[in-house]
Amino acid sequence: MTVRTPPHLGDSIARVARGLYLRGWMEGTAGNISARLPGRPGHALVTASGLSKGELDADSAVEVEAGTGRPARPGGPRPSAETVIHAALYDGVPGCQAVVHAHPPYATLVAAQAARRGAVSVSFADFEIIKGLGGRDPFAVTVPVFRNWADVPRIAADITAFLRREGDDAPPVLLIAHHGATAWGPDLETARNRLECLELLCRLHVLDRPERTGPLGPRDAPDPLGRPGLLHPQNERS
Ligand SMILES: CSCCC(=O)C(=O)COP(=O)(O)O
Ligand SMILES: [Zn+2]
Repeated sequence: MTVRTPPHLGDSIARVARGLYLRGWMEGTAGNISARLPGRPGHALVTASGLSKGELDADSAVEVEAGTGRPARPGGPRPSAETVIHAALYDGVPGCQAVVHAHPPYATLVAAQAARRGAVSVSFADFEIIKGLGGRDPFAVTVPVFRNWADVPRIAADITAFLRREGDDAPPVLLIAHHGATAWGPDLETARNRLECLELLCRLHVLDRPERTGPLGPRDAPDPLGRPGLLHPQNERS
């Protein structure tokens, strides 16, 4: 029996991928997107591996078991090499319906810098865009940074352990050092928006850096009256 997947879901995935590709966040086949299949409990569509994410169409996604990432049917295109990360999120986050992974430049840079410092998370505070992540605290968020193991299932295992530890406190976004960022949510658009919010946060974080820690520039000079800075102390830790 031939099982037809709803064409609109493949279209939606292709549309979101094209938008992120055009922003330069899915260069050279980078990135992958998945969403649970309506009417097929426990199953999801995920982008096929190795394709240019700017040129996907409705048939460029592969049906997999959401909780394991195993292809639903033998043969056909290979699902994303990072499907197991999507599976960790479907399995570990109640209500997760869609996952978007890309290589946005600022998020990738901030994750790399954190890893070089030996940090396992980056904290952001005060920026209005934090509200866009939909987390518990609208003014502060700590985003985990995972090691970019060559063995992708090892990244997924680290994410699973983190989700078990943090439970409802886990934010709906994560960073992978020297690699990129992943966001998830109750639908594809929300996951995409959260990724955009994370990339803006990381961009602001990088732009803000000279004021926080750099040795150069007049704004780094101590206030002659000894007044404390305006920035949230959490920013100083990341
Ligand atoms: C050139 S990108 C390397 C693989 C990667 O990180 C990625 O996001 C895309 O992998 P996929 O198998 O989903 O095409
Ligand atoms: Zn990737």
